[in-house]
Amino acid sequence: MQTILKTEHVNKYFYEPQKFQVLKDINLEVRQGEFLSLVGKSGCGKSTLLYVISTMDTDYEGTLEINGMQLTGKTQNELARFRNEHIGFVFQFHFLLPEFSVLQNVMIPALKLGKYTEKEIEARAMEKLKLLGVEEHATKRASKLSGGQQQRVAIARALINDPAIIMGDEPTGNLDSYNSQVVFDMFRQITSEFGQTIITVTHDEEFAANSDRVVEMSDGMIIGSKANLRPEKQ
Ligand SMILES: Nc1ncnc2c1ncn2[C@@H]1O[C@H](COP(=O)(O)OP(=O)(O)OP(=O)(O)O)[C@@H](O)[C@H]1O
Repeated sequence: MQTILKTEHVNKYFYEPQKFQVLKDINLEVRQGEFLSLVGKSGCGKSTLLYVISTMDTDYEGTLEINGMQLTGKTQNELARFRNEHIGFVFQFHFLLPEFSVLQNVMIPALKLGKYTEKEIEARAMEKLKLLGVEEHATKRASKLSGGQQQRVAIARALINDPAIIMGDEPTGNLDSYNSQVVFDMFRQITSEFGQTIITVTHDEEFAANSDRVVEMSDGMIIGSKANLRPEKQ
């Protein structure tokens, strides 16, 4: 499988309250279709790394390449457009706009992209909601849904532009075990069936143990990378 994301010698510093190095020589290579969990003790730098590789944080040394495109040094506008098209985000809290309908929430990243007509976007959004099993709630206000349903809507939104990579920051952190399993199963399907890549920061040990690869961080460094054995598909 081809490399979808690569960092070389990424270092990052924070300067408040005093200077310290939060990322230390991060060399990470992720293959297309991989389901990767980023783990490590609280404060070791996982979220900071996720923000760098998602292009949201540009204040680092070293290089970042996604989908063959060198992203270090691009302007904020170029990066915002790149992100919207190539990366989907799922956070611990769904960040849906509560007063907007479920359908509108899912449509937003595609409306911003400006690649499809509104009718096409609506059809795509309904397709994603169906995939997540929440299409019957399409016209409801997002705030009317349960936490688990809202997280599924957030995943539908992350998928709307068919991004190459879905990045998650504790996507099951706020969910019960049933809904965590739903999110996990969806990520598994996204990687196995659609060949998209998942990179997610997680404290959920079961979630990590069932993903394809666990990358462990400690004190700003990658200290381990372990492939999880999975039975071959029948
Ligand atoms: N904006 C900031 N300025 C200064 N220090 C920061 C900033 N953001 C994070 N830190 C510090 O950087 C370190 C790494 O934080 P980060 O959030 O990346 O860790 P993490 O591994 O994701 O932790 P958690 O699992 O608790 O989310 C921590 O010591 C944190 O306090």
